[in-house]
Amino acid sequence: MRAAVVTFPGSNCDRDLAVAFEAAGFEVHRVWHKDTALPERLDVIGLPGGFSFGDYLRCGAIAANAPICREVKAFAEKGGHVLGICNGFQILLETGLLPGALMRNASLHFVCKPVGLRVETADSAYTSKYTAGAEITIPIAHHDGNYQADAETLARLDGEGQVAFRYLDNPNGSAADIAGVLSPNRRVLGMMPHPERAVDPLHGGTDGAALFAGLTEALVAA
Ligand SMILES: NC(=O)CC[C@H](N)C(=O)O
Repeated sequence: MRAAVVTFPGSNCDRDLAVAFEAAGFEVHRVWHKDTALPERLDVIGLPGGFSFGDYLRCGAIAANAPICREVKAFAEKGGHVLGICNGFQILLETGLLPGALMRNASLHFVCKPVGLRVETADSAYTSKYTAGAEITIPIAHHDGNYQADAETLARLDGEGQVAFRYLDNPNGSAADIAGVLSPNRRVLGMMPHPERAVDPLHGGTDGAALFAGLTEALVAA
């Protein structure tokens, strides 16, 4: 299994994401934002958390226009798996691969703490090792995690089972408590919480490990 992890200027979770992929059995290839080609035969691309380009303009807006993102978009449009975490989720929204926007937290404060999530669907490579309805704890760390979309989009996400995770106790004002969303083909996942920060007992919790394990299992079976 081959994973790429993209680094932008200001990424700070790229190594953590690479370590989580490796722990789940992936061979990880690090990719720089200026690269114009992806490694061959990739199974998944990870867009990590952080503060790409200092969060200028809007979080993720400059990164989404980096040369490598043309390739990430093409990979996703051909049916590839792409996982965007926190700033990576913000970048996915800015590329248009996922719908909606992430606005400033309702509190206007940076929020950094473990939060409770409900797994809303087990129907994706990322969530297949969880049971729908399971409650898990994963850390968040962001100032722009307030997910918003128009009513029609929210109804569609709900109706199509594209909401992957919901907050149990909404920390940022997100519409419908949404913490993570899937693309229509269920292969692109964007989420604000950081599963890569919950894969080792030393992290204080391991509830994120099943996400990476599920992905490995699904990709091996594919
Ligand atoms: N941890 C992160 O990826 C932070 C995301 C983003 N820059 C924010 O603060 O909202």
